[in-house]
Amino acid sequence: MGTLRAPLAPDPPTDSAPAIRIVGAVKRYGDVTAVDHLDLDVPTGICLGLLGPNGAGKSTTMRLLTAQSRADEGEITVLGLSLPKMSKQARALMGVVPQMDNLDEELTVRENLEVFAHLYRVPKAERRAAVRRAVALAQLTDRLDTKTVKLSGGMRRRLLIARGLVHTPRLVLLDEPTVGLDPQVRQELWALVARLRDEGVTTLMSTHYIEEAERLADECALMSHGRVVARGTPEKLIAEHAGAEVHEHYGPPERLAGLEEIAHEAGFPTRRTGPSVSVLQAERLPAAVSDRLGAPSIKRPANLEDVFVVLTGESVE
Ligand SMILES: Nc1ncnc2c1ncn2[C@@H]1O[C@H](COP(=O)(O)OP(=O)(O)OP(=O)(O)O)[C@@H](O)[C@H]1O
Repeated sequence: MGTLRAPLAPDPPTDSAPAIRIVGAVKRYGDVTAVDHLDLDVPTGICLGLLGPNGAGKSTTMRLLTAQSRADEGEITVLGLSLPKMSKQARALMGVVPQMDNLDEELTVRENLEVFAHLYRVPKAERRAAVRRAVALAQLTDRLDTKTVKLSGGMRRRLLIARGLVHTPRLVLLDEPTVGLDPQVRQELWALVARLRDEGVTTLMSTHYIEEAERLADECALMSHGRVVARGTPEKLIAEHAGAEVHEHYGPPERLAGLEEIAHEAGFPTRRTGPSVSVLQAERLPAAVSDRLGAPSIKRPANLEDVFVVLTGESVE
């Protein structure tokens, strides 16, 4: 397996300096405020999951960090470099993996990586090794001379990630890395992102897949309407907002409305999904309330989706 730490990589920032610092960022598109006074710190060396439904402002946040977009207000610092003034220097130190596949189809895997190694100014003498390292990390070594057009969807996505890593960046931005991929390919990519984290690369990963965030992220920032509404390890967020256990009750709408009323009166948050009502923090239900609710159809552990719904009234996926 390749290592991401190149001999000539610049010194990492001191532990106290976050890899990303966003303070009060605002980005408007006409009447739409895509990012609304956003504050976000990403400490060095962690994988932070930016979790939210479509339209929450995740991609806009990514574009602000790559200086493809300019904030209307606020301050953004990446690896100690202030944007947009130092965006060129910052971009040279970060790896960006876009949501859209924009690989050059006519080029081989090796050529795609070489072009980017050149663009990222990897010294000529080191380019070969850089390509080998990135391709090994993405487990595409045996495809080095395959044309991109011949690769499967999962391989293309791995190549896209390898391309973002070819200059051994200290910070990687992954925008919805597995969107639209089938579950098996998603698993492969999760393994790749986990390897990145093991290498100590700081990763900011946007996603609207709960499982992706729960599996990969050391910490999650839950984003809604352009802001972070909660932040912490998945375990902490779940324990604080959704409790340990969820009781799901199925039934006709009138019965579900009655159950919601009982739960709310007793101070328990609920979540409605189609034909069911989920009562959160159910491990704390007093016997009297439990009796009134009746036996649940399903008891399950709480998850980040429950947290999101409780905090925003929206669903992530
Ligand atoms: N270039 C643009 N012009 C106009 N509106 C935009 C533009 N980019 C984003 N928006 C709007 O800003 C809001 C946030 O969009 P953004 O793409 O950042 O959300 P997201 O969380 O990344 O969702 P998705 O996963 O769908 O990309 C949305 O209402 C979107 O329609």
